[in-house]
Amino acid sequence: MPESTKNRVMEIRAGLSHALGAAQIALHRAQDAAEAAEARYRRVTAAAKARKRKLADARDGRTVEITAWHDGELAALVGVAAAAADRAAPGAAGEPWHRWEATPLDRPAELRVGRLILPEAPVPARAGDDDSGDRAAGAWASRPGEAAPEPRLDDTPPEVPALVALLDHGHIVVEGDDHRSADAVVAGLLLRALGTSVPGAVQIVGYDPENLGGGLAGFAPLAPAGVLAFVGPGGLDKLLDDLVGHVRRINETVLAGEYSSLRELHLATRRRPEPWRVAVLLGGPELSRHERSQLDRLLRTGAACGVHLVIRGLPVPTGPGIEFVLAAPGADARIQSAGALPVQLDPAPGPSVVTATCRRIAEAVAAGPAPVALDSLLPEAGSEWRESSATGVTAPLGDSPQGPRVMVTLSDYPPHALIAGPSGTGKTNFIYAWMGALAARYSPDELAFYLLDFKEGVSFARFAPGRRDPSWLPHVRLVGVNVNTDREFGLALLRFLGGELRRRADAAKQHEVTNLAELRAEDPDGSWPRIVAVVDEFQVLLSGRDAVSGEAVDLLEDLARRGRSQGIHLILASQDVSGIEALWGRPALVAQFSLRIALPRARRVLAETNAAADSLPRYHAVVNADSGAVEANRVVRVPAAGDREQWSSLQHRLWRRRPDGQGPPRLFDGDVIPKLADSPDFREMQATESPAAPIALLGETIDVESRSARTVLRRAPGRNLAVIGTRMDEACAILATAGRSLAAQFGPDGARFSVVCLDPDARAAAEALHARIPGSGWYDAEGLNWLLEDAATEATASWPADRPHFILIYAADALPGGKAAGDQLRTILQQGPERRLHVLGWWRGAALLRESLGGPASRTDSIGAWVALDVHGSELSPYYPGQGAPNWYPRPWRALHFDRSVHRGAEVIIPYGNA
Ligand SMILES: Nc1ncnc2c1ncn2[C@@H]1O[C@H](COP(=O)(O)OP(=O)(O)OP(=O)(O)O)[C@@H](O)[C@H]1O
Repeated sequence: MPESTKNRVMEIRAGLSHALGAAQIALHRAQDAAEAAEARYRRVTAAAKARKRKLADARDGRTVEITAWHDGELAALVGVAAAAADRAAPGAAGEPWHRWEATPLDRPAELRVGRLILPEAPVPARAGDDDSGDRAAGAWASRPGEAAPEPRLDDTPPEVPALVALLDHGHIVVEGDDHRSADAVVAGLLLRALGTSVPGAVQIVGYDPENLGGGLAGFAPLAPAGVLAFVGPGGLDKLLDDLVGHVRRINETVLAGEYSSLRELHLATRRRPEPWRVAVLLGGPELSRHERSQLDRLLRTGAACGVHLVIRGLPVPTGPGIEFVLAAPGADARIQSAGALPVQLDPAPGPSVVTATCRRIAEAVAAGPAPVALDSLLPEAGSEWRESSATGVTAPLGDSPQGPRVMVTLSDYPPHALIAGPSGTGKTNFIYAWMGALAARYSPDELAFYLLDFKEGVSFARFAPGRRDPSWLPHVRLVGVNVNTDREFGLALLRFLGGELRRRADAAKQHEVTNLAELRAEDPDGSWPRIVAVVDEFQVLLSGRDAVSGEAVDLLEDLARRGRSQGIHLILASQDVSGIEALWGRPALVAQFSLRIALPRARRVLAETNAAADSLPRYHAVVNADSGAVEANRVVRVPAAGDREQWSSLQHRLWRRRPDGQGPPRLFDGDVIPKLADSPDFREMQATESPAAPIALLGETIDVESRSARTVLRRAPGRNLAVIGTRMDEACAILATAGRSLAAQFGPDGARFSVVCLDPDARAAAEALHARIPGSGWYDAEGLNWLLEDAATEATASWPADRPHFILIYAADALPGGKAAGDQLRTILQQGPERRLHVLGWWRGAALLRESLGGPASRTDSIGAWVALDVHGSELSPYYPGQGAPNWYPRPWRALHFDRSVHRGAEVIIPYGNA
C-alpha cells in the first residue's frame, strides 16, 4: 500500500479518533445537561406542588375567615336592627305582651305588631367553646380583624320586631282572611297606642257594624271616661263627617297656618292641644260615594291633625302614610314597609291586661289632668309690681288647651265679672289664682282688694294675719269671713264702696275728667288704686225680700253702672244657679257683668245657647269677656292656688315689699266675738272732768271700719237705755260694755255709778262690773228701796245734779217693792235724764219693759235707746216710733240697736265678749 494511502488512512484514523473523542465529550455534556434539566424539572415540580398546597391552604383559611365575617355581620346587623327597633318602639310600644305595661312616652313611637323573620343568623358561641370560639368572637366584629365586642351571654339572637307607625304618622289597614290574627293586630295596636300616651291623649271611636262593637269589647272600660265611643251601624257617614270636621277645625284654628301638623306644633311648643283621634273602622257595607270621598280625605289629611284610621274590611288604595298589614298565621304575615320579609304576628294582648290598662286610663282621665302650679301665673321673682293699673288690670289665668296663655282684663270694658261653678269645681281656687296673678303684677298703690265670703268657712282669711302666719296680702284692705248670717256686713261693704265711688266721682269732677285713667293723669300724686271687690256666694246677700237685699241690689246696680269708669270692679261668685238667677231679674245690673267665668257644669252664667261649661274638664274654666256669647269662649286650665305653701311663699314675698306703714287689712270674722279692749272707740276714750255728752258703747257695729255702736247720754229727756230680751250673757255683756265705757270717760268721782242686780243668775256678771268701776255702789233686792227713793228725789229736784249718776239695773223687771218702787223707777226714767240721772236697765222682755213704763197704754219715750236680743221685731214696734216694726229675726250673739235721737233705722250690733 502506498505511503500516501497509509498516510491517508492514518489521517483518517486520527480524524476519526478525534471525532470520536469530540463526540464523547459532547455526549457527556449532553448527558450532564439532561441530568441537570431533569433535576430542575423535579425541583420545579416539587415547588409547584408545594405552592399549590400552600395556595389551597390560604384559600381555605380565607374562606373560613370570610364566612365568619359574614356571619358576624349578619348577626351584628340583627343586633343593630333590634336596637333600632327598641329605640323606635320603646316601652309599651314594643315590649312583648308577657312583660307589657303602659308607659306613656313624651312622643309617639312606632308600634309592634309581631316580629320579622330574618334569614338564619348564626348563633354566637360562648367563650371557651371549641375551635369555633375564635371565629365566633370575630363574628361580632364589624370588620374582620377589628376588636370583637363582648360576646352575648345568651345564645338567642335578638328578635327584630315588626313595627308600624300610627300616631302622628298615618293609618293602618289590616288585610287578610285570618280573623283571629287580624283581631289581634287591631287590639294590639290600640292597646299600644293607649299605653304609650298620657291617659286621655288618645281617643278611640269604634265602628263595628257586624259585631256591634264586639271587636273592641275589651276596651269598654274606656267608654265611661269618654276615651272610647261606639258608632252604630248607620253611623259611618256621620263619623267620617265629624272626623273631617275635626281636621278642618284643627287646620283652621289650631295649626292656623303656623304649623303643618300637630306633630310640628308639638316639637316647636311642647304642647299637644288636641288628642289623637283613632277611628277603628271594622268593615261594613259598601261605602257610599260621600263616605268614600270623606274616607279618602281623612287618609290624605287626617294624620297631620292627629286623626288616624285603623281599617279592616274596607278597600283602601295604597298611598303615603298608609301601612298595610297582611294578617296571616305563622310566617305568612307581611307588613308592607318590610317588603318581602316574612312576619310572625303577635298574639292578641291578654284580656286582663287590656281591661286593667283601660280601667287605669279611665280612672286617670276621670281624675283629670295633673294640676298646674300657681307659679306659672306669676312674673319672675324680683319683677313684681311693675304694671300700671291706670287703664285696667290684666293678668293671666292659665294656659288655654291650644297653648297660649289666657289673659283677663278688668277695665272700662269688661268692668265686672260673674263667676259660677257648682260646689267643689274650683271657684274659690280660681279666685285665689286670679288674685295671686294680679297681686304679683300690681302694687298696693295700683290695686286694692275688698273680699267678702258668704260661704261658711274662712277661705279668705289667709289674706289677713292669723295665729299661724302673721303676714297678709298687702293689697287686701278688708276681709269678711263667716258673714253668711251677717248680711249687714255685705251691705256695709257696698255702702263703703258707694262712698268711695262718690269720692272718686267728685275728684273727677273737680279735675274736669271723666274716668280713672284721666284722673290719675291729672292728679299724679293722688292715691287712686283700682278697687276689686270680690263677693263669694253673693246670692246670700240678695236673698230674702227684706230691707238688706233691697238696699244691696240698689247699691250693686249703682256700683256696677258707675264703678266702671271710676276703677271700682266687682267680682261676684256663686255656686248656686239661684244666685245667678237673683241677678237675672235685673237685666240692667247683669248687663254690666260682661266678663263671665264658668267652671265645669256651671249653669246660666254664659249665654243660654252656650253649653261650653258642660264639657269642661276638671280644673278648667270658660272665660268669656262678651257676656257669655259663644264666639267669645276661651277655655283656660286653672293652676292650683289652694296649695298653702305656694300661696304663702307668694304672700310672704309681697308682704316683705309692702309699703311703709301699711297695716293689715280689717278682718271681720262673723264667728269671732269682738273684745271691748280692741275697740278703737274704747281705746280712744279719755277721762275728762265732766263730759257733757257721755257715751255708752254697746257693741261692735257690723261695718267696714271697726266701729262701736254707741248711745249718747246727754242731759235730755229719754236718755235711758233698755236692753231687752232673755239672753242673760248678751244682756250682761252689753251692760258691762256700757258701764265700762262710761266709767272710762270720768275721773275719780266724776260720775256716780250704781250697779243693781235683781237676778241671782246675773250676779257674777254684775259683781264683775261693780268691781271694774271703782267707787260704784252695789245694790241688790235688799238695799234697792233706798237707792230708788234717793234717785227719785234726785230726778225731781229742781236743780240739776253736779255730776251724772248712771244706774245699771240687771233684771229691772224683777223690781221688788210693788207699786211704790215701780212709780219711783218710772219717775227716774221720765225725769232723771234731764238731771243727769240715767238708767241703763235690762228687761227680760219687751212686754215687761212696757209694764215698768206703766202698762200697755203707757208712753215709751223715756226709753230713748234700746238694744234688743231675742225679741221679735213686732214686739219692738212700740219703741220704734213711726216706722212700724223693725225687721229683726233674733240670732245668737247679735242684737238690734236703735237710738231714737239719731237713727232712722235700727242697726245690728255684736256684743263685746265678757273678757
Ligand atoms: N286648678 C286646680 N288645680 C288643682 N286643684 C284644684 C284646682 N281647683 C280646685 N282644686 C281643688 O279642688 C278642691 C275644691 O276647690 P275649691 O274649694 O276652689 O272649690 P269651690 O268651687 O270653691 O268649692 P266650694 O264652693 O264648695 O268651696 C280643693 O281641694 C282645691 O284645692
